[in-house]
Parts: sequence; structure tokens; C-alpha cells
Amino acid sequence: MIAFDNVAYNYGGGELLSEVSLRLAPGSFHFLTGPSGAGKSTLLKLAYAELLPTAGHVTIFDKDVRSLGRNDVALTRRRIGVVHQDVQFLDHLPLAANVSLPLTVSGKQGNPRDLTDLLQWVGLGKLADALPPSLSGGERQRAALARAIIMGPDVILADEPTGNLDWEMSLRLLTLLAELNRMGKTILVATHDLNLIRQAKAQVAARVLRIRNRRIQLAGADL
Ligand SMILES: Nc1ncnc2c1ncn2[C@@H]1O[C@H](COP(=O)(O)OP(=O)(O)OP(=O)(O)O)[C@@H](O)[C@H]1O
Repeated sequence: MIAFDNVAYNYGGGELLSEVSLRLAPGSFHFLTGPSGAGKSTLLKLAYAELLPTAGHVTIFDKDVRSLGRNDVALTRRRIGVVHQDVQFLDHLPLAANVSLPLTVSGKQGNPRDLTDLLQWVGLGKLADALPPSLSGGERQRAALARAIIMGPDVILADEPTGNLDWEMSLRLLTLLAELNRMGKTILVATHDLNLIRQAKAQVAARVLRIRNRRIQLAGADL
């Protein structure tokens, strides 16, 4: 689905990522970990063509990102649901309208039943009419996940989705991600929370990638 071959990235102040090669096979579940500032968010941005590599190749759905025109980028991104680190909503729109915004923007008529089912699935069925400022951190993250999957993406990329959540809510979010994976979605979650990764291993066959000294390595039993 997504492959990095010998990828490097540099914001201008020296190489942040070097010689990164990885493959996200269809239906796989990966965690991406590493210290703050190691480049986890940057790697995710490379994986959905928000950034282009400064060297090497990123291939998304069998196409090199450098060969994608603007329309191709838009089409490619529709197949990738992203949960951003700092979740943003339109505060004047109710939760349901925020979650269905990707449909609205792409001019698609969503099925209201599907939206209701989706909100119920993430445990927000009763909050469809709530405005974003009234939501808790956990509710916002689950709404962000619902918005990321409303277009039916093949891949879900989540950047510290449990960053500000308590343990119970983190587990709830993890369970949703594990369920999505069981439905066949390919998942990559950036997190510095090693406890979450340990917990996840009981639920899904997750592999753990770690950024260390600009390079990526497969973490082993030392987690
Ligand atoms: N747009 C940018 N321009 C210049 N430098 C940037 C930019 N975005 C990120 N950086 C720098 O690149 C480095 C890696 O940032 P990144 O956000 O990818 O790390 P991270 O591993 O996700 O960190 P965290 O766990 O704290 O979110 C940091 O030193 C950051 O300051």
C-alpha cells in the first residue's frame, strides 16, 4: 500500500530522516515510535504525500509520489484517513457535520444512516448535535477517527491519537483501531506511549517501527 525506499528528509537544517525503507502491506498494523522530535509526524506526512522526500522514493498505492499531479494527490488522499496530532474542528458546526465534512467537501451525498452508525460505533451517537468546544479530549479524538474513516479509506494514519487521553480512553481508541484493522484496514499509529504498544500486542499482530538516529528499525522484544 505504502512503501519507502531509502528515503531521506531534510527541512533545511540537516537530515532528519535517512535511509528509511519500510513497507505497509495491506491489512498490516504498525506502530511508529521514537523520542520527541525524532521525525514521527514527518514520516507520516511523507506517507500521505503532504511532504515529498528529499531523497529516495515513497510509493503510495503503487505510484511514486513525485509522479502524482494535483488531482492524483487528492484522489490518493481520499484513500488515506489521517488523524492529526492537534485535532481541528469547525467550532460553529455540530459534531455530525464536522465528521461528515470530507463527504461535503468532495461533493458526495452520504447516507444519514451510515453517519449515525459511525457515530454510534465510536460511542458518540448521543453527541451528534454537540458543538466541538463542548467535547472532552477523548470525544474529540473519537470524532477525529470517525472523520478520518468516513470516506472508507484503505489506510489509516494516526499521529499520537492518544496523546492527551487517560489510560481508559486510550484503550478505547486502541480497540477501535484494532477493530478497523480486523476489517482489513492498513494502520500506522505514531506514538511515544510504549505501554499502549504493549497493550496493543494483546489485541493485534502489530509490528513496531522505531526511529533512532534518523534511521528506522524494527523494534524487538525489548519493548
Ligand atoms: N515545517 C517544519 N520546518 C522545519 N522544521 C520542522 C518542521 N516540522 C518539524 N520540524 C522539525 O523536525 C523535527 C521532527 O519533527 P516531528 O514533528 O516530525 O517529530 P515527532 O517525532 O513527531 O515529534 P513529537 O513526538 O514531539 O510530535 C523537529 O525537530 C521539528 O522541530
